[in-house]
Amino acid sequence: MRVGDRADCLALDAADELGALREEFDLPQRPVFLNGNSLGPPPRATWHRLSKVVREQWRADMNSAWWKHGWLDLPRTVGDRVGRLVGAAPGQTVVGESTSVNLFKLLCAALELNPGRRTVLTDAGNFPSDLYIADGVVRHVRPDVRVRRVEAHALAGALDEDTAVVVLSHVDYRTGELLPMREINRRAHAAGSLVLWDLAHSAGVVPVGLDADGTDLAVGCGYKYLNGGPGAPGYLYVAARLLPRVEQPVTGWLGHAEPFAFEAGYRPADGVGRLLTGCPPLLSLVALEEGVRLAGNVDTRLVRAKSLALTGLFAELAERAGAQVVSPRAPQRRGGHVSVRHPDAERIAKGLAGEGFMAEVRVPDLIRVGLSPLSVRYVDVWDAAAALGRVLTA
Ligand SMILES: Cc1ncc(COP(=O)(O)O)c(C=O)c1O
Ligand SMILES: Nc1c(O)cccc1C(=O)C[C@H](N)C(=O)O
Repeated sequence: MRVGDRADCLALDAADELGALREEFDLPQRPVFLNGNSLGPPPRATWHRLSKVVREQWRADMNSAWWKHGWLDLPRTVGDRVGRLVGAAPGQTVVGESTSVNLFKLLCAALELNPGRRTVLTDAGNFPSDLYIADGVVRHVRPDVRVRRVEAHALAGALDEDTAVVVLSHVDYRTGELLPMREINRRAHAAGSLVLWDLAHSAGVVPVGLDADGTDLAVGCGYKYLNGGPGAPGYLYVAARLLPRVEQPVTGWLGHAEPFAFEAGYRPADGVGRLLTGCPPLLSLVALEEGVRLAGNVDTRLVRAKSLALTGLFAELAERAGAQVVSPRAPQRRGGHVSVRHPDAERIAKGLAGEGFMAEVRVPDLIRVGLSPLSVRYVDVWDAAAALGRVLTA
């Protein structure tokens, strides 16, 4: 449907098969939050679940709640729930640390899985924490290894016989560009390299098929499109074919084969549990389970279709309003957010906030607009683009 006016957006909202999901979130009428790709909104179920866990489990059973209420299993059971969202069969995904720490673990693991190769290849424009983690692994763990940062378009040509692992974000945190996972996996494997994906901006909004695409390793955030709440633990994925050989450097007791045997020596747990370390942030893990439960109840094809409709509409309306859209217009190359470039991005974002639309600035000159399909309406997009037009001409 071509959108000609605000009434058309209201009609799209009225016909939106996902429209009712907005009520699953505790959202204010204003401001409209267009930064769900930093922190997703709170599902109403989360408050009730947390209240129940605190009162009926923690207060009632204290430490025995780890066993009595299955807390010890949650890193794996919530991991498998996340796995269903990213095309991972059970037993390959666990939840536990931040994305950055999970990236550290899996990058060290990847280097050990691909011995004799000494290069970590990554996008120079990758999320900075991913670049810092890679540099930290070299500086503190593997001084024999080097990190090679290349521009995204030069990555394929940079693959060589010394590439141990390629580290990439599936969706670019600045532009929203979506990379072809299956093709990149294929090319890297042909060169003898592993690939470690960062799904922070794709899981929950873009179709992800880790098993089907032949993915080796992946990490991702729980607090963006999975709506796990601030500080929600991240998740990591290790392909089943790699699990028997995978080892990670943060060998804590909950990754031990028998954590409560309190043995003097470490013995890794069988399977993906060996990627765990210590006690998970239990209350955040419970909150994440509610966010992932909600996301798991929605047809991912409908989520992707609405996401493309919202981002495509905003890009079109923003351009009509005179903005320079930097995100890919081709649907197959676009994730869940749209960025516009402006030399005075801070002023523009402040102006939008003053009109009740919370976007984000990513230096030096991007205003980033995250359009979460479960909570953002078409009319919000129309109103946000209209506000952008007013701010641009103010
Ligand atoms: C692409 C990407 N990777 C990693 C991170 C860092 O995640 P965490 O703060 O959980 O380490 C973020 C956002 O915070 C991100 O956008
Ligand atoms: N994790 C964040 C936080 O704790 C505070 C502010 C922003 C964030 C983010 O997630 C930033 C986000 N990863 C980005 O793509 O810029």
